[in-house]
Amino acid sequence: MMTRFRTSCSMRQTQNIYLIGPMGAGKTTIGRLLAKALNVRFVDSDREIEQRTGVCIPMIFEYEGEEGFRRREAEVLAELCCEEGVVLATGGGSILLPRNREILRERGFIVYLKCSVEKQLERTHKDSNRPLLQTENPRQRLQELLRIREPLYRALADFIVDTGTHSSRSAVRQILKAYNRANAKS
Ligand SMILES: Nc1ncnc2c1ncn2[C@@H]1O[C@H](COP(=O)(O)OP(=O)(O)OP(=O)(O)O)[C@@H](O)[C@H]1O
Ligand SMILES: O=C(O)C1=C[C@@H](O)[C@@H](O)[C@H](O)C1
Ligand SMILES: [Mg+2]
Repeated sequence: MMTRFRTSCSMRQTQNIYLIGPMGAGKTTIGRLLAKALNVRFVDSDREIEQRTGVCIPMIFEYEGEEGFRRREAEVLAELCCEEGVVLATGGGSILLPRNREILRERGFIVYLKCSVEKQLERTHKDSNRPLLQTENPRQRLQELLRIREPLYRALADFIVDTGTHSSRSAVRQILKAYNRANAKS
């Protein structure tokens, strides 16, 4: 059965959970656990883009630039947000385009997975699959990205969890509580 709750401007589906947040915050890791706990499908927009194109994200950045990647990301997000009853891990920069923010806001319960730059560095330094971090100073890059994106993540979020201070399992428990509270109010 579809569960909804009314907001000041529109009807929202709370069946979907959308995870937003920066690289290494744990969207993929926590998303998988959440989907398992809820017995629903888990989708990851980064993986979906890779499957559809048949190439990895760094290669898309190399051939089409960040602009090309954002275009693909917007297309995939629009499609994935038509699905009902999913946990979706979004890409770290997916909240940059106003249209993406609108779609996310309309169609799901949004959780911002927050994390310090130190933790992000710890969790991402061995992985070369994040093109924006292939720079001489990844710390500075992460700080710059967070400065621009943090207000967007916050403004969009129905719920915020710090994954630097909570284990992934504890984060899942908190998200489930908040999600159930939101659904109970509807
Ligand atoms: N409390 C925690 N919550 C989530 N992940 C954690 C936690 N502690 C350590 N990790 C580890 O941090 C990494 C998080 O990376 P993950 O790929 O899930 O992040 P992401 O938000 O999906 O990043 P990206 O935007 O680059 O896809 C994983 O290796 C995970 O095991
Ligand atoms: O923060 C970002 O802009 C990105 C995060 C990843 O999830 C990927 O979507 C890609 O590497 C870009
Ligand atoms: Mg991920």
